[in-house]
Amino acid sequence: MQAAASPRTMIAIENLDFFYGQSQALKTINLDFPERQVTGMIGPSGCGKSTLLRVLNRMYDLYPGQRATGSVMLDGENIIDPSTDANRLRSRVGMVFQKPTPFPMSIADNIAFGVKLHERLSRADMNDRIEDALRRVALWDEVKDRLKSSAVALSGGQQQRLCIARTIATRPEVILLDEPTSALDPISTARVEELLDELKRDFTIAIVTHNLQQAARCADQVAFFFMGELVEVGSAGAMFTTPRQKRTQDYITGRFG
Ligand SMILES: Nc1ncnc2c1ncn2[C@@H]1O[C@H](COP(=O)(O)OP(=O)(O)OP(=O)(O)O)[C@@H](O)[C@H]1O
Repeated sequence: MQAAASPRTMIAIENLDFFYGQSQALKTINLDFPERQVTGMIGPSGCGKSTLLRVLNRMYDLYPGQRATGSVMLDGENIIDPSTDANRLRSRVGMVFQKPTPFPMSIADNIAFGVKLHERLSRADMNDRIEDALRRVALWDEVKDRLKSSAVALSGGQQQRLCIARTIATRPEVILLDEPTSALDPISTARVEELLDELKRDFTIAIVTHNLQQAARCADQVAFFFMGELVEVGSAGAMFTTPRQKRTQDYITGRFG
């Protein structure tokens, strides 16, 4: 029997440093994100997890004084190089935030909004795109009769699934999720976790979570950060049973964090 081929690297980070003004938040990070796998990023508060997500879609660009050095290669292009078009990058690397943030508009328009920024679709094609995105997050049956109603009237869990639908509707290659279930109840959390399993068939996923069980359940590989450094990266199974570093062991056994 042949061994399964290892997945292609979707994003390769090499020697990444990140600064907020004079303060260094990420130190010499080297990390690969395998294509169509879930990478879980864990570590105590302030260790740089969200900062790394903000590098991956160059969101820091919008804030003066914040800068990244090193390389973050996506399909042969260094995305932190100023010559890389940030708008195009953000259509390839979508982001879902901790708090559900639907736009104050209808459910359908929440999805159409981002699509219109990048593509011109006929009305029929746009309707298909909206339906497809809502089906993929298992929200279609719940909202199909009220697509023109305000998205802010949805429950928190539904809002977060809508935000994921909004992100996938623009057909990115990578989806970044920053603690996407921390504001959700256990049932909504379970639905989002199931969804990640579906979505990784088509997308490369990076998720920041404080919930170690969630990382163990959802992630293929887990990266442990501490004080701006990547301490250890490995398969979820190995990381939670046989961590190589003492700091990882201390963190996952609850000795700090
Ligand atoms: N806008 C900012 N200006 C200055 N320093 C910042 C800014 N945002 C974050 N930092 C600092 O960068 C470091 C990393 O923060 P970051 O938010 O990436 O950590 P985190 O691991 O995501 O934390 P948490 O789990 O609490 O969300 C921290 O020391 C933080 O204080």
